[in-house]
Amino acid sequence: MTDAATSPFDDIRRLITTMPGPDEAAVEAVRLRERQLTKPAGSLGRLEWLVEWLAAWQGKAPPTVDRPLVCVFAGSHGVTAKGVSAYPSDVNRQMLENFAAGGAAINQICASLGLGFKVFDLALDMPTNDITEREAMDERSCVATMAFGMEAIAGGTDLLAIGEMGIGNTTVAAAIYAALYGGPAEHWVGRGTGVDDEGFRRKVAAVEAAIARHREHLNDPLETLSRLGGREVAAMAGAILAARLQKIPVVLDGYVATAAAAILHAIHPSTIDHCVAGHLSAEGAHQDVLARLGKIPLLALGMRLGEGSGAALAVGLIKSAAAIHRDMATFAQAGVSERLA
Ligand SMILES: Cc1cc2ncn([C@H]3O[C@H](COP(=O)(O)O)[C@@H](O)[C@H]3O)c2cc1C
Ligand SMILES: O=C(O)c1cccnc1
Repeated sequence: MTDAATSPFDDIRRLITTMPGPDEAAVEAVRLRERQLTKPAGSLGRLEWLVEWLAAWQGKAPPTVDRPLVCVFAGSHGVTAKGVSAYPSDVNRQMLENFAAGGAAINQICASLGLGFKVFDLALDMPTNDITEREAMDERSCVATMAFGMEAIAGGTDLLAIGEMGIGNTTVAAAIYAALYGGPAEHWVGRGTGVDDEGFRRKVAAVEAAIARHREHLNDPLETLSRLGGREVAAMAGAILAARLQKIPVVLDGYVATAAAAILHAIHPSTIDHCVAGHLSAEGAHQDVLARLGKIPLLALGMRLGEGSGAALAVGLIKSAAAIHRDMATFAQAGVSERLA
């Protein structure tokens, strides 16, 4: 047990109390311009809402998507010893090399949409402990990993997409959701990289064992994070918080990235108001999670890749929404007749 008065998580909790709210004046300025653009009012549907959201959290009008950045955090997981993935953990390191060589799906998405791309190795050669037996990491290393995630966006960006690489991490995400929301493990477990029925049963058993093992310590969301992991989830949570403080809106990727947001949401729902859900993962329980977070995904393409791929594709959409808003002509500029009444 950690003494609540001296918990390593205190700095994180303090930080959360200092987070800025939305910039209402920027939202008003966006609405004013929106009404003057050469299109029927409201005709761009959720794209119009997206521009308001960007302005609210960037604190400026018109908002920009000039330096979008995709950050992928990579971690390795002791729970893979329980046979929870269709692929070996070696894939983590190999995929980092593939990212560096430009051979992964996310490389091509970023190249085709003009997005910056950074990958962060979170001690890949040092897996977290098997969560069915021990805590994934201790609280100090959890906080240090969150701090690393905060630093990751120091280079600057105006729209951040977060994603991950970590064989076994759909099991970790399922365990986090089971801890936060309760209910049977089967509800939260999906096929991940494509496990067969036996693999699915091993995932369910691993989530059940992890919840049973840590049951006494799952009331506090940050303790849940350190108990269940993984490092990439902790780093993504840090990146989400740092983005808020630096007025950078965030696009969440799929089932695993959303677990980082769910931890923060459980501390206080407003913590993730600057985040949108990039897409709906094919991992079945993602829909339930997003509903609990009050997020409507921008895309639903049946994707279940990770690597920030769904978030990155959604950034393309948001980039278009910002360009439309900033660069369209007004009725007055184009000499187009306005609405009759
Ligand atoms: C080649 C390859 C590339 C990937 N890129 C992302 N993932 C995705 O799959 C993993 C999670 O699924 P599970 O829990 O079933 O292991 C994570 O690494 C995730 O990012 C990949 C997986 C593989 C095999
Ligand atoms: O939605 C995700 O994040 C996901 C799904 C399957 C495998 N890896 C990641």
